[in-house]
Amino acid sequence: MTSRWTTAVLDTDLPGGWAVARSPEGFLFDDNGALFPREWLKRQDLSILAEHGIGHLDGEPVYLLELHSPLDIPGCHWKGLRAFMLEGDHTLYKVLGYAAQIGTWAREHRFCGSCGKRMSQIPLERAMYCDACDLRHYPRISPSMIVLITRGDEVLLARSPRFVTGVYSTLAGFAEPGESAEDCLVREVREEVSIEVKNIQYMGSQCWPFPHSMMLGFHAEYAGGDIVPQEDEIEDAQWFNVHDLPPLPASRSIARYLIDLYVARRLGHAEPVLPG
Ligand SMILES: NC(=O)c1ccc[n+]([C@@H]2O[C@H](COP(=O)([O-])OP(=O)(O)OC[C@H]3O[C@@H](n4cnc5c(N)ncnc54)[C@H](O)[C@@H]3O)[C@@H](O)[C@H]2O)c1
Ligand SMILES: [Mg+2]
Ligand SMILES: [Zn+2]
Repeated sequence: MTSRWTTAVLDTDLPGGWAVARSPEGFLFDDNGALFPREWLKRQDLSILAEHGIGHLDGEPVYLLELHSPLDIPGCHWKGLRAFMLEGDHTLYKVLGYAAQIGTWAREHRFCGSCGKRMSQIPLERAMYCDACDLRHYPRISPSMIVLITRGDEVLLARSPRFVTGVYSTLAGFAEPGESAEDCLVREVREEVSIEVKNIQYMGSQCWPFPHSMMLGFHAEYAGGDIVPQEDEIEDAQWFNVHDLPPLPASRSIARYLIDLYVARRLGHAEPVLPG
């Protein structure tokens, strides 16, 4: 199966194509979705911070207009990426997720982190360049591990104070310098619930553009210790029986996939597909 969406670095001097507009309030959309004819969109009175050619959707070029601020356009509204993830068409979410990461990177890499001078984008490469330092700055990706810990028919789920009321999820955390994904997993599990794990198994990965995580998904078995939730980070953590689960995270998250997969295997049901 060929993908409808492929990323590319396109020349912004060429006319035509589709465009998405992103401001601190999210993406612009109307009844037809979030893709607008680019020439029409550029004729609106937008405060454009930067323009990027980001790829092809069904063979048509797609551009991102990264804006300083949102603008009122009749019939149009602004909506955050998370809402597109929860409700929208999956391909559109992939386009917007990529656009969001490119927009964030471009916004946060206008000046060199080493000497402070203004940088310029390298033509046809996704990199900002500092002439004075001869330094290239590429889009930032933050590796994060996520793990479902199990003990027979039980799964360990926790909730952070940031979660929607009632929802429990798998444990997750950002990798630190010097760590392998497995080191990170063991440290995060110790920090967040104070238990030990064994038989760590890699299950798959997912881009999580909030704002730039690369989720590395694992399954691990309980090896010892009693749950002690980390103060401030973990509001509650419990063992839940696969027959009696609490409200779970969104179905497009790898957290949900890891839980659904284990439950499906345990109960002999059809296995879910890893969401992209
Ligand atoms: N897709 C999914 O299913 C899913 C599920 C759970 C978490 N996540 C994502 O995983 C990531 C990590 O989870 P977490 O929030 O529990 O992390 P965490 O347990 O490491 O704790 C978050 C803390 O890490 C620090 N931090 C923030 N950004 C960082 C970075 N880039 N590198 C290192 N440290 C950083 C901050 O102090 C922040 O408060 C987040 O982006 C979260 O949204 C995704
Ligand atoms: Mg965490
Ligand atoms: Zn520099």
